Amino acid sequence: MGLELDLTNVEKFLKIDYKKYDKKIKEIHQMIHNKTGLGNDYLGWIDLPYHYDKEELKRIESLKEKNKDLEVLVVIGIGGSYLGSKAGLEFVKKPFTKEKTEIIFAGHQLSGEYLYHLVEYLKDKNYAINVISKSGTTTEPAVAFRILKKEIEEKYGKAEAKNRIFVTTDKKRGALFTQATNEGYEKFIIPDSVGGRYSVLTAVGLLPFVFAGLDVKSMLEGAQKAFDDANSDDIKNNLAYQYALTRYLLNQENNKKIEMLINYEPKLNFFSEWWKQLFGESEGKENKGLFVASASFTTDLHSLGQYIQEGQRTLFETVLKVKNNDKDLSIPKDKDDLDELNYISNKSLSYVNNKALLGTMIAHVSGNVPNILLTIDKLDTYHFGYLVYFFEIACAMSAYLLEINPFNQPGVEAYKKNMFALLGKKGYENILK
Ligand SMILES: O=P(O)(O)OC[C@H]1O[C@H](O)[C@H](O)[C@@H](O)[C@@H]1O
Repeated sequence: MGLELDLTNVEKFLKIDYKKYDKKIKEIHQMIHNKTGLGNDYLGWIDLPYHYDKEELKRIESLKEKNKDLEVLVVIGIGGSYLGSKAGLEFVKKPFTKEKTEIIFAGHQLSGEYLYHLVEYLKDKNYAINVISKSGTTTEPAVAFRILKKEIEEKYGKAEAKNRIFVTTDKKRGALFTQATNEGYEKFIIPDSVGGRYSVLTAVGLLPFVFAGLDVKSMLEGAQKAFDDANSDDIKNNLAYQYALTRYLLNQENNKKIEMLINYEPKLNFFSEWWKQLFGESEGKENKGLFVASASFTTDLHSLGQYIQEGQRTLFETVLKVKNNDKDLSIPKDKDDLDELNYISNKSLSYVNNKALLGTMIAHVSGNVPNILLTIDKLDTYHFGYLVYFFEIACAMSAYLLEINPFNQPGVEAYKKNMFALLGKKGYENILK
């Protein structure tokens, strides 16, 4: 129970010679596990599947128990403090069903319209806030927290509001850490050695998951299995490294510039958003790295499909296929058959969706778009945990193949500085001159 990798539709375009890269892969494997490569201070996520903070998870579970009647948990965060938990919830949540505790996200943009309506929505709800920021200084979540803190204090009074604000941040520094300490909010930790986009298996993801009632144990088991599967330094036995090397070679030898992560299940849309941050921030530096994009099929076949088939030949696809659906429907027979669907009557939608996947792959490959095929069994917490770790380790390998630091994101500061200058923040007066 893990993942399958099929490279047949890449090998038509590229010779993948594992032997040639064997030594390099082994070296990087050692670099990752011995924490000796670039950005090595940020390799704490490597051991999280087995060495997550067990005491803290218990504390989260008892906090949930104390707050079991909450109608809403507002999770404030952006980037790595947002996308992982959003992705996990969407991955397993049944569409159109209301959870006992609804998880609503805020602080992931600066829209006043969004926040206004959230404030209105919360007025008659029994709610709490989980504010997440590793640095504690990111503008978007800080703005949202300032507004929602005022609201929650007005609604419940300052003393009770304290019991309803949970803070996930650095262990000993940062504005949010200081505020949480001064106010006496319950604190959860993002370890120093775990960067935002690698933090799903810390309290960053675990708190929202537990409050949403997700099976966190099975998620961690999935991540453990991915850890075990990726523990070999021999690329022939390591699918994560095979995936990493393949995308590296498609870039270096086949001149591909764009990797599109493709799904056929809307539940995977936010997983793609998480994946884009992981690879985009890890690899997009020093004028290197693939541009990562995503699409949801068959929806986007009716919009982007034309480009993929016949536009510039600079992209390849990584298709994430789900083998088994939890629920399904069959197409009914119709006596008039005006829509001419009787030829597939009694067939399940999964059957049709899979034929769409196959037909699309054949078409795109014939249009010179290499396709990597990744298959998982189903959309459950176990496979979410598995995929998170699989892509994290693949991303580290992939970035080290490019000889860049996978764990920093210096370029993200550029827009922030300009925004601060335009807002008139002290110390930024000369930025735009
Ligand atoms: O958790 P925080 O410190 O608030 O950071 C949230 C996010 O914003 C930053 O600007 C970085 O680009 C991301 O890597 C990070 O995940």
